Amino acid sequence: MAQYVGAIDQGTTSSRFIVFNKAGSIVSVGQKEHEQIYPRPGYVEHDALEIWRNTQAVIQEALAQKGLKPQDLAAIGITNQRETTLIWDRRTGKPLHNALVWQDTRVDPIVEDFAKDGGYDRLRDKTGLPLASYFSGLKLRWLLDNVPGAREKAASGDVLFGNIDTWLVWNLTGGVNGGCHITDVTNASRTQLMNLRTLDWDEEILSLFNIPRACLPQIRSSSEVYGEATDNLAGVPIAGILGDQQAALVGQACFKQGEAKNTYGTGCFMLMNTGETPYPSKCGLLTTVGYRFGQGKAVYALEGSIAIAGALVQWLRDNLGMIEKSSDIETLARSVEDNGGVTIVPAFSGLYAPHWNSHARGLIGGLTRYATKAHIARAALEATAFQTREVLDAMTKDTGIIATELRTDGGMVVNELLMQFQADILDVPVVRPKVIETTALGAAYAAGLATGFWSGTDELVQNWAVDKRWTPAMDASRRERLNALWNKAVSRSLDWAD
Ligand SMILES: Nc1ncnc2c1ncn2[C@@H]1O[C@H](COP(=O)(O)OP(=O)(O)O)[C@@H](O)[C@H]1O
Ligand SMILES: O=P(O)(O)OC[C@H](O)CO
Repeated sequence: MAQYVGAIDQGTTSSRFIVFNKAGSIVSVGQKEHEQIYPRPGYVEHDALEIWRNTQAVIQEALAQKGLKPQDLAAIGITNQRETTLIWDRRTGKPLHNALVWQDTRVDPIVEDFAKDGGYDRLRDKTGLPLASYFSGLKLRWLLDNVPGAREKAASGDVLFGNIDTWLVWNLTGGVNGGCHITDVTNASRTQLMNLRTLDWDEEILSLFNIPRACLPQIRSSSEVYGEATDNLAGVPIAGILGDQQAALVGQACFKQGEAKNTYGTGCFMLMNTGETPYPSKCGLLTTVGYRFGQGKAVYALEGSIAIAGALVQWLRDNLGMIEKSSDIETLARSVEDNGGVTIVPAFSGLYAPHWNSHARGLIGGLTRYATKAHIARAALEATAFQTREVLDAMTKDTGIIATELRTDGGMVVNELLMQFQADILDVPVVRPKVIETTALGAAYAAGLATGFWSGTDELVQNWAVDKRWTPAMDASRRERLNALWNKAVSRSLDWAD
């Protein structure tokens, strides 16, 4: 009998394939970064064919590491950067344009146009989302309007739309030879085209945005057997799909109402399980689908999305050449006692939750002749912690639930300076689990639940274990002083661009 479950984790910066055992521990990992393409200010693109090639390569790498064969895998799950938007030709399998990455702001003018009639929240009740360049619907409209011939072919079903999950499943299940054109409810809930209550594409929104239904994938649950993989996973059931932030919610075993996690990757995303009805936000959070297992009811979540977290560390590395590797930031930041008065607001794609200000732009404030690159490194890490505090404050206001601890995961949580500062600035303990690859784990759980590899969520809760806990150690007056400075810097960054 197969002893493992595999998960493809296709993130903003890299693709991974991780093999897990029944205890939810990692058996082997393949990982490969892909190119970030920035053709103009505000534009962020990925080459979807490179992503597919990397996905095949990392599957091979992880299997080879332990001499595994496809038959050793009971199922595979897929989790992905959400919202990133792609169209391709059903007959050739070729993308018609680079994928528009979730951070891409080129549709801002279209957002403004739609907001003129009814405001930014006109689709909130149906979709849980404000009008913003972040989501897929208007990105898809841009592609259909700007790629010659795309709209006509989309209307006849010859051009297909997908987020990265859909693209990977289509390729994995045969591509031009009859690949499945599907997505799951969590990814669909990020398009701004799905109605949160019917869990189907919303005809009114499709007609408002002028999107032909024929190019959209079928919406399925997050945990069921969708088909069998071909290629280097031939015969393995594909049985789980979750957007990466929802996958982390599942990987952190947040199955009870009120349980929450915060994932620190390229961006930073806090999700709280809010149960079986959509929970509206008055404080700038998103209402989204958390997961839906098989024919069970959908479970919803409140989400605080932060566009730039680890991406700021990458920017210091790649654009300023301040560090060689992302992990060097901790040593540099630790070489000084504090931020030396420097504050960074990384509003590179505007500011998401709770501000939703697309005209905000990044700034570095508080500079004096005293400031060094070490102070900037420290301020860069602190920016993630301050943004998380804004989101947690919004969660508390919206739900009345006061957090007793924050479960963390993602690539940045190896940074212990950040973890301590996070606990200090929240005045809430921060907990890191043994497995921080919770995104991949969540997708593996979804696939393993569908195929009976795991018996149910109780078994998954048993798998969760603490690695380390940080308790708040900052005095209240210092915390409030630092927060006031952060709020001042944010107010200066808002409405910067025309
Ligand atoms: N030691 C570190 N300290 C701070 N940030 C880090 C560290 N190691 C990695 N990162 C950041 O974490 C991010 C990668 O995390 P990951 O969860 O793999 O992201 P994603 O899924 O968005 O591709 C990168 O933006 C990188 O700069
Ligand atoms: O790939 P990540 O981890 O940066 O996550 C991206 C999010 O899904 C965007 O909504």
